[in-house]
Amino acid sequence: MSTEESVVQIENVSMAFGKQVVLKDISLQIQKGEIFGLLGPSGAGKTTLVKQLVGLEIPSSGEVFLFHEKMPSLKLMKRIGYMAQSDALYGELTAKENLQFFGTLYGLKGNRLQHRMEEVLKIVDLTDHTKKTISSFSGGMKRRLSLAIALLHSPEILILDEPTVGIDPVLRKSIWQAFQMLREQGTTIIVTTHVMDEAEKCDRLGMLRDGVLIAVGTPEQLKIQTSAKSIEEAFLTYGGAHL
Ligand SMILES: Nc1ncnc2c1ncn2[C@@H]1O[C@H](COP(=O)(O)OP(=O)(O)OP(=O)(O)O)[C@@H](O)[C@H]1O
Repeated sequence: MSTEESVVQIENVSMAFGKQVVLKDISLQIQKGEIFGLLGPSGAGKTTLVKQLVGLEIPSSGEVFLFHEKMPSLKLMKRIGYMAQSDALYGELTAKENLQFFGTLYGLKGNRLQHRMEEVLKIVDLTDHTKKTISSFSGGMKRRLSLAIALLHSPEILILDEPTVGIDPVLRKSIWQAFQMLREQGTTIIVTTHVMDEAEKCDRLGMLRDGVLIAVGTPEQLKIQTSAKSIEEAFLTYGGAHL
């Protein structure tokens, strides 16, 4: 694969918390406009890896580059949309006020902010709930609003840590359709997941187990290489634990 189109480069990244090594010598390139899934059981290191992509954690060794710039880089923040595993929303504000607040942080204002708010609310199906305070939202609604905030400033790279946890299958399907549409527009999407049907929808997958990247490829390649019928079976064949 050409490195010209590569927008994420992870080079020999290792990470330890005290004596616990949670990422072991990970190297990976992610191309512009692909949906890249990070798949692995709980504790495999997915969140730690995506936090390094955003610049929230710094590797113990190795380097991470986004758009060929070493992370962490404040100036890249406007080009990145990040949705953390736990929602970072203001509970006493309404959904609309949360969007306005985060939109302003990203430099959006006036008609552009209004237009983007309407677009992202439609994607996550929250248009009718903008006046409610977050403290009255369900877990799934909070996830959806967090996703809307990550999308608000039309970032070139979207980094999503388990974006569809707590979201029902119908809405999950429509959110994945939105991801496909964004990808067609050139957005690169990196998503962590445990969900098999989501893994199948990714252009490529990286399988993580105990901090080791045990396999990388398209869902089809990973299944063919292991003669597996499913991604889960392929994961087990590569030496993964149960997802
Ligand atoms: N700040 C931290 N301090 C100490 N240990 C940490 C810290 N963050 C993560 N870990 C440890 O690193 C390991 C990997 O955690 P991580 O959250 O990256 O896994 P994950 O694959 O995202 O899991 P899950 O799917 O449950 O979110 C775990 O053993 C976790 O306890």
